[in-house]
Amino acid sequence: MPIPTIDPSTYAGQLADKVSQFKHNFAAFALPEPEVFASEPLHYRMRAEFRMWHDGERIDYAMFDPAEPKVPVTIEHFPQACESISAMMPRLRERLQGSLVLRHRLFQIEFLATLSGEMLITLVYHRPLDESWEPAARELAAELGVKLIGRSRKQKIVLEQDWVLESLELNGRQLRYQQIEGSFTQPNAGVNRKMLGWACAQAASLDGDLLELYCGNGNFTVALAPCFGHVLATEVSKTSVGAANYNLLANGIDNVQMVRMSSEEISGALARTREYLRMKDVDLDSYRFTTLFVDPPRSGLDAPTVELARGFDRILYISCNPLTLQDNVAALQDTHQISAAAVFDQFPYTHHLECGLLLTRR
Ligand SMILES: C[S@@+](CC[C@H](N)C(=O)[O-])C[C@H]1O[C@@H](n2cnc3c(N)ncnc32)[C@H](O)[C@@H]1O
Repeated sequence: MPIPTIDPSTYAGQLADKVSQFKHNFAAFALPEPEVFASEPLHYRMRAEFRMWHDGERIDYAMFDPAEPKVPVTIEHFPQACESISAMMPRLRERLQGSLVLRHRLFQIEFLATLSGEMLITLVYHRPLDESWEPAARELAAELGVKLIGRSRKQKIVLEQDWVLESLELNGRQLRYQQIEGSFTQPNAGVNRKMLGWACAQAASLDGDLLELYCGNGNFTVALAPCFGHVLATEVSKTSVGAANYNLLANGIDNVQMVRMSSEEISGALARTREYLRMKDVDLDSYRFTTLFVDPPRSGLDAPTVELARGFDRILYISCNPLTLQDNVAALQDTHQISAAAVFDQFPYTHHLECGLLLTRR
């Protein structure tokens, strides 16, 4: 995929093309008219990473076109990045340029920003970080008002903390989310808010208990929990489970049990074919599951998880890959139909499209 170029005048047209492709791909499944949630056409990404290109004394942000992987494309502006990252980029570059200890063998820079105004910057080096790095980095962090991490092979120096706190308004609630460096968070915060709103609107008329798979840091869990009696939420990444537990507490949610489990494991646990120590505090018989919420990686649901899904009256499915979603919907077609659909343009100017379906038992 070449480095995406941004021309906001083409935005509406490129989204219309993606929506029409989506409708075409799902036409065989009696797709209801999808709700379409556009992105901001500029400044929509809360995460960005760049290689640093050294030319003599000079350093520049750079990206590489996979078609020409050895030729750096130096970047002065990156209008995909949110306003705060865009504003920070030249300040940071100039500051690093002026400090040999901070720029020496600097390989990559990663930005993570929030709507709440926090920012975490990770500087990745191709050299061990010695004792001169930390004071210089502390001064930089204080000057720029950011959290800073230094990384090198087998080395991670966290100056303050390795996370930021997001805060966003949803249906009159102010939701708070810990987002940890290096673990999954939705890249387009504006569109993420629209996804949360759509998911809550679908769940408003549902009842019973919810099983959630692939919950990450509890992004949807925190938003959806008040719609259900009880929630069992699962996720495979230990770091994300830690963040999800933090976020349940931070948002005063007390009807969710979190378990670190892969989707493959939870299928076995619910079918009672396997027992897990991690489930020892979970009384599966106490749940009255009616709804399954899934937000899997690009590979979609594996076959055992599709079979698990078949047992639910309602499946609320957020997907970042319409192709694997299509396969999963086809596999469930004999038992479930699409009752509502939405597309969310998380990744403007690329062919990627996030989508949501509510599947209900026939
Ligand atoms: C697309 S992200 C969604 C996370 C979360 N729902 C959100 O909105 O931020 C997919 C999540 O699935 C997790 N994951 C990947 N493979 C998994 C598996 N086999 N079982 C359970 N979780 C998995 C990843 O760690 C990641 O947190």
